[in-house]
Amino acid sequence: GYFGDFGGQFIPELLMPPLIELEEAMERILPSEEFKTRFANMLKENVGRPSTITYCPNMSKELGVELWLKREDLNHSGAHKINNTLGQGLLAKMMGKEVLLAETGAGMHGVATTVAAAMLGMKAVIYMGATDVVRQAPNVNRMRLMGAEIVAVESGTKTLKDAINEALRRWLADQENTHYCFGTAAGPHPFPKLVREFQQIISKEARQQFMDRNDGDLPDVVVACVGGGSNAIGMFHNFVPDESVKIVGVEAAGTGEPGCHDSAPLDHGTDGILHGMKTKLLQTKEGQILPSHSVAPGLDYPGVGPEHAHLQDIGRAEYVTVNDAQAINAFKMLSQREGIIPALESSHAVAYAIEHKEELQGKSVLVCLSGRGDKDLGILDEIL
Ligand SMILES: Cc1ncc(COP(=O)(O)O)c(/C=N/[C@H](C(=O)O)[C@@H](O)C(C)C)c1O
Repeated sequence: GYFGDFGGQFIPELLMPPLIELEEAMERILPSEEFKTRFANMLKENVGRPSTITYCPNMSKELGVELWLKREDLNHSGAHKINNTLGQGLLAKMMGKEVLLAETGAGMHGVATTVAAAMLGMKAVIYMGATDVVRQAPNVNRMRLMGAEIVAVESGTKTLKDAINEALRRWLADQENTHYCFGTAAGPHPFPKLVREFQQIISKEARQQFMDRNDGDLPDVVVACVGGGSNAIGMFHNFVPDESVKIVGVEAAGTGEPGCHDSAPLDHGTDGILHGMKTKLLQTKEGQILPSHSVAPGLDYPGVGPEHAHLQDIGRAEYVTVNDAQAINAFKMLSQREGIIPALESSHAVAYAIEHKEELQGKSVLVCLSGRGDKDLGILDEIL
């Protein structure tokens, strides 16, 4: 369960039984014809896959960069999260579970878990920091409408980190008929591997689609924003063997002021343990987790999936930061130039092509548009 020096299962002994059961079920169920057929059909019929790639003629002309987007925002429920929740939901159903438990910050993972539960005739229980319940009210309303039980978490900083801790406790209490549908490519083994398994469809499709549209050429650069790391690892995985393709992950620098709280553990974090994994973390030298910040709730996380720490360690992927203002600028530019409203999280990846345009002149840049921005329209009065 390691990616180089990172990963593992650093959790209380008590939590091992459900993880062992999950790993056994992965090995038994995922290769089965029944799972593969049902999953492929649901991705096609219920999610609307394959998601297309879109060339951006106006942004490309203005930047001098050939900008392409992988449209995970067009999936049913509005983000890449559904790839993972449908995969884990079907796996859990075939394990005989009845309840899907999830944590959420931006709410997109909570919505995607609720959608999967509804489609599969299961119950959804969503843990959400009390701060995020307010910040992402549209998603809370969607979850309630689709029948989810929402648990507002009042402990700690009342954001994602605390929701994960409370959800893990609940899983421990109800492990018999409950599956913890982890929302990102982090957490204890086997979650980083399981989430990558379901998200790598992003690059499996995008690689072929790009080559079909570019006389067999690969993109020069592939970019994705990094919160816990699931859309990014999905976007990177099938390009890792292609040495000509530069791989870039974009973390959130928050306000960008010196000493401010951000969400960039790969940029300046240190090795540590959080949520059952050894990875890069924003923490004090005593190991206290620092509060994170980003205008994008989905990137507001002080840790990162272990495979990203490994890809950085071996130099296969480069990780840069984009601050709130740069992300909001990209949010506005893509909306105005191409009529596509991106999620604030995905705006960080688009901002990379804008902020690094000098070094990208004439290059093809394929950006994972992880979600749509309907949930973020509340910030309009700040930016328009
Ligand atoms: C549209 C969109 N894009 C990117 C992200 C970052 O999550 P990763 O792809 O797992 O790094 C997110 C993360 N959203 C989670 C959520 O909706 O609950 C997030 O807040 C946590 C699960 C990490 C997102 O909603």
